[in-house]
Amino acid sequence: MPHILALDQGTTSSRAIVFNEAGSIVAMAQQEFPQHFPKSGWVEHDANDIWNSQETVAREALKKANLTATDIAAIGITNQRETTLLWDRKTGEPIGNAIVWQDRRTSSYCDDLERSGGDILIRRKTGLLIDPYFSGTKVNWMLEHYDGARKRAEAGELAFGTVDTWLVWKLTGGAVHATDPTNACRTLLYNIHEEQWDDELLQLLDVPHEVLPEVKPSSGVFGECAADSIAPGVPIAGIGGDQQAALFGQTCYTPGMAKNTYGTGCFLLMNLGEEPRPSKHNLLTTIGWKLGEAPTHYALEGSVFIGGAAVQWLRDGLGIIKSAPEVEPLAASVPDSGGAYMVSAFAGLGAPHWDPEARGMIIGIERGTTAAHLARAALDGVAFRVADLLTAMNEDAGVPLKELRVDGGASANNLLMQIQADLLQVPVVRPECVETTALGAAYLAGLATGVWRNTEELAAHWKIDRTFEPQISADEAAERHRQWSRAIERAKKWQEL
Ligand SMILES: Nc1ncnc2c1ncn2[C@@H]1O[C@H](COP(=O)(O)OP(=O)(O)O)[C@@H](O)[C@H]1O
Ligand SMILES: O=P(O)(O)OC[C@H](O)CO
Repeated sequence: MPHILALDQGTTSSRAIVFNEAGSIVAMAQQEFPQHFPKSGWVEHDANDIWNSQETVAREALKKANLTATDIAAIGITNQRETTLLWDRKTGEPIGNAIVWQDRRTSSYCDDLERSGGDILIRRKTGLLIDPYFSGTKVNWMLEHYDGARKRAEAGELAFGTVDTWLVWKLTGGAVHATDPTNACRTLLYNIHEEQWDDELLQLLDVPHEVLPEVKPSSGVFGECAADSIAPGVPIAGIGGDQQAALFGQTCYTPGMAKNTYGTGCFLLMNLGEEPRPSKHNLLTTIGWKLGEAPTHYALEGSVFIGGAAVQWLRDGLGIIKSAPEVEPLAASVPDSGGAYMVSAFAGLGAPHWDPEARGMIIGIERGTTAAHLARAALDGVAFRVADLLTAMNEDAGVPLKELRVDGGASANNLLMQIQADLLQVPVVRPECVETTALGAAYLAGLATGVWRNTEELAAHWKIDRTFEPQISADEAAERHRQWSRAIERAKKWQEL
């Protein structure tokens, strides 16, 4: 029976999951790795931590599954997107820490780009907008600030990559420097209509062509793992940025279907089919997947930078819970947040506000406010941000969404899912397998290697665990939303002050 090894390299942890032919989990291993916050607004990862943790969990998962490389038909990779790495092509050594997607250091460069009119070009060609979130301004920063980097880059000595590219490089022993369109389209350098790196954008962001990886279909063979790697000779046959991979793993194959992933951040994606429609409400148009030579599928995306990370902050920053799951009983011990609102704009605000200068805020605290109210306000805050996205998405789509599929670590929280259904006023549906990000990567790899024939076969694997129906009236949801909108307005542009 063929198995697929999915490598899921997330923002806070690396995971490896072995799936069988039925799309069920056979074994799984996970390891957190250090986060670095060297300055206000800066977030970095050590590229070697990323690789070492990923390699360790891959070995562990294979061991738990009692399998060796010969039992693995293919490897699928899915990854935190936009996080930017530059390494030496000869030694394979990173030239500095990876700059993480949440990092805001390029805010003022983004302002310059905006002032010079770059926004229109970027929107038209990439489906994105100017924000420090995306890789392009981060590569530019590295080239400007790391000693001799620009010269070396122009001489072809350095390789740029998102995390998928780095993992492929390491797995293949430096033989393959490649990415897929779902990752390339998050760099500000890739034209989503022409489906290639774009000279005009490269010039705008001052990034030399020499550093770029080759872009290959999301489902297709990228290369084989090196002889001394964790899986000698096994093909790497699928790559998807984690949010698009989750859309694929949730089997949202029909235009109009949508999912929201509750991980470190929250990411709402809707399938757009083969048409890269622009958003009128500051959402992103992004590449959903490219299966071999078949036409590319696009998606509309809304991003909330802090999702489950708000719960991490309650744990690590405030110390009011010891583990993430503890937030649920604590928040459920009060009927509501007692008038407190938490805007967890710790890393600025993403869609549809796009305000890198917004910062976190708790408002409405009274003498009776307790840790339980704050826990409740944190969960409410996550659900409100997702509801903001869905409002924008419904307006873009012209047809309101009928149900929302959910996944990711924090989707295990039943209270959060109920709050979400109440605020959205549509059913929230959680599948049996919430590891849909890894599953999506496994599906991409398995389709390319004949484990599965087509997406119809994959859609038959998807099964409901629980549906959360709205339990409050539309009027009450609107009233809660009105208060929330007042709160979020106060958190905007704070850093500037
Ligand atoms: N029961 C829970 N309730 C709320 N948040 C949770 C719960 N379990 C995990 N989380 C949050 O979910 C996030 C981890 O989800 P995961 O999908 O592993 O994220 P990522 O892939 O971004 O690393 C963490 O931020 C954690 O705080
Ligand atoms: O690591 P996650 O799951 O929060 O995902 C991060 C996103 O890919 C950032 O765009």
